[in-house]
Amino acid sequence: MNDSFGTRLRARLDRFGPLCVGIDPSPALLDAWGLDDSPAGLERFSRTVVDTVSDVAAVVKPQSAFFERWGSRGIAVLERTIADLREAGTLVLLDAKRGDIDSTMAAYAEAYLDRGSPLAVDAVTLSPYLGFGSLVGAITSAVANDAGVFVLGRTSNPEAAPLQRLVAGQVFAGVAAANAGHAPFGPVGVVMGATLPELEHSLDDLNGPILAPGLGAQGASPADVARVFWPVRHAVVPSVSRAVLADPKTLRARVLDYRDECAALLAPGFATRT
Ligand SMILES: O=C(O)c1cc(=O)[nH]c(=O)n1[C@@H]1O[C@H](COP(=O)(O)O)[C@@H](O)[C@H]1O
Repeated sequence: MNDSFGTRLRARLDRFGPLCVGIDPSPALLDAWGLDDSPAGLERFSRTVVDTVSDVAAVVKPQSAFFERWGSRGIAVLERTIADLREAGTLVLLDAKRGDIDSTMAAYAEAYLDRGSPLAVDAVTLSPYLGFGSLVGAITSAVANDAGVFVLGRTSNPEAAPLQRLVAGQVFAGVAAANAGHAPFGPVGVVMGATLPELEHSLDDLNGPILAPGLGAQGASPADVARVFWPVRHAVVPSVSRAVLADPKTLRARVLDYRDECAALLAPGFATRT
């Protein structure tokens, strides 16, 4: 039997420290790297990130939108990027934020979670705004494929607060129920912005990982994450994209700096390595 997503994630966090690095090949970053805004530029960018960070980051998170911009040629680059990441042995979390009615969700689950799919990843981000129940089939599929999902809880963008405050409690209750009985983590994580000023809900019973994007470019620091997520620090995975991706020459050093700072604050037992 294969290890569950939760077991693999725990092992990567314990070995490499708590950090997720995004692959966000935006037009601005391609330009900053001196690359064309083209599928070839995307590929060069993505391959450089894979080669530079796979052996130091617990999780790598390609942002699907930047590949989708290029239609089938961009998706082909995403496929190869996922294959490269898997070959390098890192955990791949695809940021696609999918959510739909049950029959359509089944197709998304097949695309991203079914082991045989060309876009199969270790985990994918999902949106709960068609109801937590609409995600149940995808969660079942994740478990069957030893994969995971991360459901949006309270995202990092300030304009999300009025809407998400109304439903976040339902999302956390659904996630906790789906994760009950699993160890060390269940298959369902939540996304909580690193920029949040405070945790408005207790996440003590979640039994799942917490992805916290928003370090750097969106204004959050590792110290902010430690302060806000202190009660669940063992489960939090801060995520950073632009702040480390700004320059390929400093990419690895910036990842190591963020990783070691997050580890020192959130997982003091972690021995930093280079
Ligand atoms: O699901 C995500 O990863 C996500 C959730 C969230 O609440 N906020 C957020 O910024 N993200 C993603 O995380 C990345 C953040 O990028 P930086 O702001 O450059 O670090 C982008 O790819 C966002 O789409």
